[in-house]
Amino acid sequence: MAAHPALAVEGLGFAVGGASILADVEFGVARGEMLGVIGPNGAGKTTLFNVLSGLVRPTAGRVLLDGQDVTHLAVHRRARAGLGRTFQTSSLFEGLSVLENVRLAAQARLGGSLSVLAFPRRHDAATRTARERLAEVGLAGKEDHRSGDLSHGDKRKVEIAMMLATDPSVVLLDEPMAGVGSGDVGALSEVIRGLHRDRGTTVLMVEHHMDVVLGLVDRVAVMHHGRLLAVGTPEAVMADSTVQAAYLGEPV
Ligand SMILES: Nc1ncnc2c1ncn2[C@@H]1O[C@H](COP(=O)(O)OP(=O)(O)OP(=O)(O)O)[C@@H](O)[C@H]1O
Repeated sequence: MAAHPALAVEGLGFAVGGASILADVEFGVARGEMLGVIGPNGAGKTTLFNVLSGLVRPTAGRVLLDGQDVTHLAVHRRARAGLGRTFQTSSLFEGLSVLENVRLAAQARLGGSLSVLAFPRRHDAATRTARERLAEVGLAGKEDHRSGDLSHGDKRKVEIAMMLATDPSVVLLDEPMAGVGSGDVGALSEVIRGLHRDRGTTVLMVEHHMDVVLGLVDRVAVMHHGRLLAVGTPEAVMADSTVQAAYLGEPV
C-alpha cells in the first residue's frame, strides 16, 4: 500500500461573488483506483475537475498529487507531474488525421531540443508512441482517417489516446460518454476499463450515464450543492437514503 493516495483533496472550497460553489470537499483516490463522481446538474462536478486540473484556483483547501501539494501549480506543470484530463467537449483538431492528433500530444510530451538534427528522431519516437496508443484504444487501422469524420465514440477514443501519449499516472475523464451513440458506449467503456485494469492508471470520472459509472468504478463520490454527500462502493452509495433524496425527481 502506497504511503499517499494518488490524488487527494482536503477541505476544498470555491466561492465566487458570495456564492459557495464547492465547500469542504475531501476525499482520496488510491493508486490504481477508479472513482466515479456523480451528482445532479449544477452539483459542482465540473468545477471540482477544474480545480483538480488547475484551471480554477480554489478559495480554500488543498489538492495533493502523490502527497505533493499542487494547489498552486499551473495546468501544464500539473500535467508534467502526471495529471491527464479529457474534456466534455471535443479537443481534437478535426482537419488533422487521427495519427497527427495523437502525434502532436506525444511530441508535446517528448519536448526537448528544437535542433534540426534532433527533430527527425523525436518525430519518429512520437509516431511510434501515437501508433501504440491508438492500438491500445482500439483504433489501429484508422490512423489516416480525418478526425472530423469519426463517430463521437471514436473521437473520444482519440482523445483518450492523446491523453495516454502524455503518460499520465492519474487521469480525469470529464463525461467521456457525452454525445456518444448508444452503440459505441460499450466499446468506450472497455477502453476506460483497460486504462484501469491493464495500465493501473488512477482514474476519476464524471459521468451522467449512471449504469456506465456504476458498472466501471471501484467507488463513487456523490456531490450535491457543492458538497460531498457520500463516498463508497456503488452498492453502498446507491442504498444511501441521503443520496436517494438528492436524486429524487432525477433518473438514477
Ligand atoms: N466561475 C463561476 N462563477 C459563478 N458561478 C459558477 C462558476 N463556476 C460554476 N458556477 C456555478 O456553480 C454551479 C456548479 O457548476 P458545475 O458546472 O461545476 O456543476 P456540474 O455538477 O458539473 O453540473 P452539470 O452536471 O450540469 O455539468 C452551477 O450553478 C454553476 O452555474
